Amino acid sequence: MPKFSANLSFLYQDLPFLDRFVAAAKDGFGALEYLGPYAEPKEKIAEALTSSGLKQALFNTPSGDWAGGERGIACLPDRVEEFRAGVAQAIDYATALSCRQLNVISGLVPAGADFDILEEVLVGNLKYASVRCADAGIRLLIEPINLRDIPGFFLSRTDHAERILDRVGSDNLYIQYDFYHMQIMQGDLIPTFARLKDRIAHVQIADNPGRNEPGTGEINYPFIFAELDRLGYDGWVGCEYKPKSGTSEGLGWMNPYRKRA
Ligand SMILES: O=C(O)[C@@H](O)C(=O)CO
Ligand SMILES: [Mg+2]
Repeated sequence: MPKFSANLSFLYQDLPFLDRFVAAAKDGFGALEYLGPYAEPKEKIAEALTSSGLKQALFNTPSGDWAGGERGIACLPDRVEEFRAGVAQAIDYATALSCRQLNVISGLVPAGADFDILEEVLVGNLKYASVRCADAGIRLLIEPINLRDIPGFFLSRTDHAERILDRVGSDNLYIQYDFYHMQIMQGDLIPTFARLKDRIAHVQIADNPGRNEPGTGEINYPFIFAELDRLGYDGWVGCEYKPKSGTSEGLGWMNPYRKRA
């Protein structure tokens, strides 16, 4: 049976951030995730997490000026120091929240930049971060993201993610496989997942088009959930979608997967 994690950067947007924790627990999620916890002190987040009774599945390492349009800094040559300081901050938060996974957002390709140099920087940063995370008992992940939603994003395909993993050469670096992004970029969702399953530590879901709830578009999620079970995936399934009309109201798709008392 799939285990669902509520992505609080997408769900429960009508509630203040810390109130989303208990709302997710009431709706039957087992864990939560979000882009980053850094706007709040870690003690406050830990308290909200404890009150909710949920697990902290994952969050991203600091990803630059998100509101200003940045989408990660890990491939940017002039941001290496900032990236590495961010890894320390992320590990500090993750330790306080008993969170065992951190995701790295690669960044946008700056105009005129040399792609090989950016890849070199990303590989160096991931070598550094995967060791720091391993020391703290945390898995490090990278996520390919579709180029329609984020034009110019550095990492958009699984073959590129595989090459990065190979080049980093760490047994503590994994792929975050977001079915929505991969439907847009590649299709062939389950064969690709099956081939890469030992390198995938976290999956995320949303339907396409629209990035709304499962069942609102072209992706056959009942089939995908059955395949995740059949293939022995036992990680969290991150619900990273834009609810069409209210988070709780739109959770009907989850009913077949709720544990029966
Ligand atoms: O898919 C996404 O958008 C996220 O998983 C993320 O963390 C960065 O955009
Ligand atoms: Mg995602």
